[in-house]
Amino acid sequence: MTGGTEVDELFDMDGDTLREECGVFGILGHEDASALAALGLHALQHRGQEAAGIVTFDNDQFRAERHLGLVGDHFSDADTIGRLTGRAAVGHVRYSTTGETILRNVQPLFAELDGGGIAVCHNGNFTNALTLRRQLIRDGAICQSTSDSEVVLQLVARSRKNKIVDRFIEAITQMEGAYSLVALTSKKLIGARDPLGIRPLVLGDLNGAPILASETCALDIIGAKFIREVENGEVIVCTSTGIQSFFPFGKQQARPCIFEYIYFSRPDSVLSGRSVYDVRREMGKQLARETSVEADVIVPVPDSGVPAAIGYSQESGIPFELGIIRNHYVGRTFIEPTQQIRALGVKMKHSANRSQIEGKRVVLVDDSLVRGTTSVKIVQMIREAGAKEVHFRLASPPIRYSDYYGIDTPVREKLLAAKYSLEEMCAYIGADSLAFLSVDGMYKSMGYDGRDNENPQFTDHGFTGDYPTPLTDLSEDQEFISAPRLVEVG
Ligand SMILES: O=P(O)(O)OC[C@H]1O[C@H](OP(=O)(O)OP(=O)(O)O)[C@H](O)[C@@H]1O
Ligand SMILES: NC(=O)CC[C@H](N)C(=O)O
Ligand SMILES: [Mg+2]
Repeated sequence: MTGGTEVDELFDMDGDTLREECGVFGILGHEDASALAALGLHALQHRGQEAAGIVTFDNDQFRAERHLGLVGDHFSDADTIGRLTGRAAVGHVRYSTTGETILRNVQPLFAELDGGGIAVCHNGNFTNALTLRRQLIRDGAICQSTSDSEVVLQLVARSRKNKIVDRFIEAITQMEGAYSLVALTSKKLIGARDPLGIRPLVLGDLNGAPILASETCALDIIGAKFIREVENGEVIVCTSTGIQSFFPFGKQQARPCIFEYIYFSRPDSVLSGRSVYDVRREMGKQLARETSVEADVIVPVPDSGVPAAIGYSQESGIPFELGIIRNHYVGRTFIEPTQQIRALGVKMKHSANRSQIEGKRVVLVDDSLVRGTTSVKIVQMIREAGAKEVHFRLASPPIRYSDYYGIDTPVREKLLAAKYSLEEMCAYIGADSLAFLSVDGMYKSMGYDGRDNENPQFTDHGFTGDYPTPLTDLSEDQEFISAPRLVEVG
């Protein structure tokens, strides 16, 4: 199933976008809860650069700080951390997939329920949120945000069940798509992963305090112990007396998102027992086996292309050199909200290291090619630095299909591989040759013989168009979401 412009835009209320993911973090029963949440979010910053927020509970009140911008800009000073009192905290770094980059969409989202408040953090994207939101609004719900994540809160609020966990479960069983959720009530820290486990979520422990986080790197930064992954379809409930698990969807085979390995997750994180770094390096080795070329130097496109370039160099025997220097004050460009900012970002981010390039046949290795913003600029830059030949190699297959699960890939026609053939793409980016890792090669790098087409081990919809959940909102008309909405101007 694929989406054209109109349906794609249903998920993209800002217009053009291709951004990343969000990061979630939660901790219960630690005196430094807010400081630890801030550190955890800092480690998860690569998953979302638009906004950050923390909500704590101090046995009396919930306390919230939510800001547009980076974690370091808003959660580094003792005053802020001091205001976020309490032994329980949840936090979020956002990269928007549904709903604009405005303060009222910044998470954790919060609702006052009859039994007390609940704060919710969401990584992923619901594929029926617009459909449900329309029904809710017609039933009288007053939505405070334009984010898909708010629908969960609205459904929890409407549930007639008595216990908060039952209300939460009733809410998520109505949702489709991808979600790793972390929620905080006055007594509980709740985590949930969608039935296929599309987005990651891990459980850790710091001196008896349970922690939920998107990636293991958020545990490492605070010296917490990794306990296990939250399973696909699992609802995990942490209280002061222990941890309980529920499987409201029954058990089924997981299909985590393969793009977490390729780009999203930090290389020092471990996902389903695999080091992200090792997988990326293996992908680079496999890429070298599949797409070898005579050259003098292998140059990575920093940051995410580095491990694959190391693998390519190790397998091909061609020396690895840092022929591109990365400016550390520019973040990830793929996840910036507009094309203009992305293009400027790429320009500011990378500079050619002429001494390693001049007169050489260069192989550039990057992890993925999406719109081509990075590759066009990099190829030109490497040529201007005097390269004799420029060969571009991608450690993942061509991305031909949009993502609706928390990676904000653009409408299909902005995906280079959706509109151009390999030769056309090569001409567009101005390289002497261009080649991608094969789909089976990607699975080989993960330790399989290839893709199991009957029962795919991962969701790889961006490469194959095989979407593992219903995409209900694609059948909605646009009238509803194009109705006038509040724009905050100050
Ligand atoms: O074809 P494009 O539209 O340019 O998108 C692909 C590029 O975007 C990502 O880099 P990004 O700068 O986001 O992050 P990184 O520093 O982790 O590589 C990715 O690693 C590619 O380099
Ligand atoms: N990237 C994400 O995981 C986004 C979470 C949520 N869909 C939002 O737009 O805020
Ligand atoms: Mg990159």
